[in-house]
Amino acid sequence: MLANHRFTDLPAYAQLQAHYDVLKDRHLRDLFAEDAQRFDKFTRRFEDILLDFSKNRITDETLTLLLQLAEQAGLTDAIGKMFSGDKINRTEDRAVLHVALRNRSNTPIIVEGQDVMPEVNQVLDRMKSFSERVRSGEWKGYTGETITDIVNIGIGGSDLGPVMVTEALKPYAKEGLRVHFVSNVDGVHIYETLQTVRPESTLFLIASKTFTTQETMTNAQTARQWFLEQGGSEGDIARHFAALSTNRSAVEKFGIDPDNMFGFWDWVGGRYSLWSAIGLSIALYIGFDNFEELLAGGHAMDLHFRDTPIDQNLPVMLALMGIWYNNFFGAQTQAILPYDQYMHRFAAYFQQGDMESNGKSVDRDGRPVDYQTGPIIWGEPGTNGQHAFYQLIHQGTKLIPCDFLAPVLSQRPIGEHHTILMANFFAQTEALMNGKTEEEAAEELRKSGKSEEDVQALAPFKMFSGNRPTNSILFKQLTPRTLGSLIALYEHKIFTQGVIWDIFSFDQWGVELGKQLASRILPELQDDTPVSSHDSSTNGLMNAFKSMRNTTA
Ligand SMILES: O=P(O)(O)OC[C@H]1O[C@](O)(CO)[C@@H](O)[C@@H]1O
Repeated sequence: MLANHRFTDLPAYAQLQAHYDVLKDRHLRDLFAEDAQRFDKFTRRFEDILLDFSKNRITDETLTLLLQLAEQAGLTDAIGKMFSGDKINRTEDRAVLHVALRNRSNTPIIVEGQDVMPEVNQVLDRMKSFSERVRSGEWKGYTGETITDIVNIGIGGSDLGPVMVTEALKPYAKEGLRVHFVSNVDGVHIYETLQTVRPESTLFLIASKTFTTQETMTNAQTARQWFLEQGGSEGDIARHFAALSTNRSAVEKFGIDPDNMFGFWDWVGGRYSLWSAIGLSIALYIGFDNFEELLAGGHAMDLHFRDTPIDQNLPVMLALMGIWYNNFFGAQTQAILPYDQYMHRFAAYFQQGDMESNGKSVDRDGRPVDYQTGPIIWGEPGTNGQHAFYQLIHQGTKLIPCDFLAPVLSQRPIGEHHTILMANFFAQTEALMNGKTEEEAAEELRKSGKSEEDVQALAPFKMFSGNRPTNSILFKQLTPRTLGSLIALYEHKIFTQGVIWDIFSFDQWGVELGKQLASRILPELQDDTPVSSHDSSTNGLMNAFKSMRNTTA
């Protein structure tokens, strides 16, 4: 059991509060001017990944206090407990062992007296042989055609991870093999996908940890029906449907051959499951060797996180920077801005990873917290974001800590594209840090020939306050290994923050209420009887919906 604490009672919390009062008015420009060693001091490296957190509003003292905060919250002990299979997901009475899924060292990890590694390896072996058979063309569809299209049907953690990784690792994909993802229960999603595939050459992966999720089951049934209507028979389903799940009986009930079921375990959280059988679409798309590289990258980061002193530890540094802004500067959000188009779903992936994990408002004793927990995560790839929302980051009233991520080498080195992209990457963090004073803005206007009256009128609009914090994460290239490490880096950042905030990061009760109400409302929508069992707004909306659906558009 982890010893619980009140975050705001930790001795370092009060010290940080006092320190914040002093530091909050200091400008990053001055902090850089005062300390020539800042970059060296505030960068950490792991393999091909460099984390520069020097453009944060911190000093040596800030870091010392934040590290003390982590220690006082029992971080080292908590890390040990996660890795050793303790049931740290207490409200669901489960261990949290995504690290076991990528444990390439194969050291035993014991849950309830049993080493989980043999089972993990067995599923990986089955994924390997299945993906190799499909990719080589040995696995045939019902007319003898090879598989050209994989359709993964899943939602949340059974979708976002595979989507993000298959997009990020597109350069490693097998030519001629396409992968599609259907998640939304909106029929539009499956309709549009089915328009682009043929039953004879399509393999459906029904990805659901529970195999009860309404959206996924509805889409899976529609896919099954489509397959049968398009010429496939019941007997052909085994060649075209596989299940990725922990729920064997539900899979069998759906009619999927148990030989085509790839299992995992309740100690794998949905949003941490891309490393499990849920990653089958990834293995099919980029090949099992590359999938193993992804696991190896995750594992390498796990060992770094577990074994490196916390002051040298990349996930811990990211977590502490986040806590500094979230809990002392009052920042509400955290932007993730990859300067790599292949990473265009990275922020969306960590929206679930972070917000479903740390979007909590009671501590581990069930008491309401009186401090901020998980931030709102958002972001888009650079440079698109620059032309959309960076205005607010630069000149708006809100403090938005940003993570900038970029590869040194592009996967597609075309002309000057990557150099131009990187010029923007470096320019943005420098601009956010330095800003531009009103005098500098005025001087520029004078040089451009403006009258003194115009200079005075325009300068306030053209100045930038700066002092806006960023992390820069520079990595050599977006390989499967590096991507695995980057994902694990953020996973462990989330874990670290959860420990410090004394919340449970691995349950997600907050998604249940909406699900409950939706199943109560569904039968009420199935006929035209007026509804009166809800509040006046919900009744009014449902009745308007019922009456409008009966009138022609
Ligand atoms: O894999 P399943 O069981 O279909 O669940 C899908 C998703 O639903 C949630 O339980 C809630 O959104 C997520 O945690 C999970 O990733």
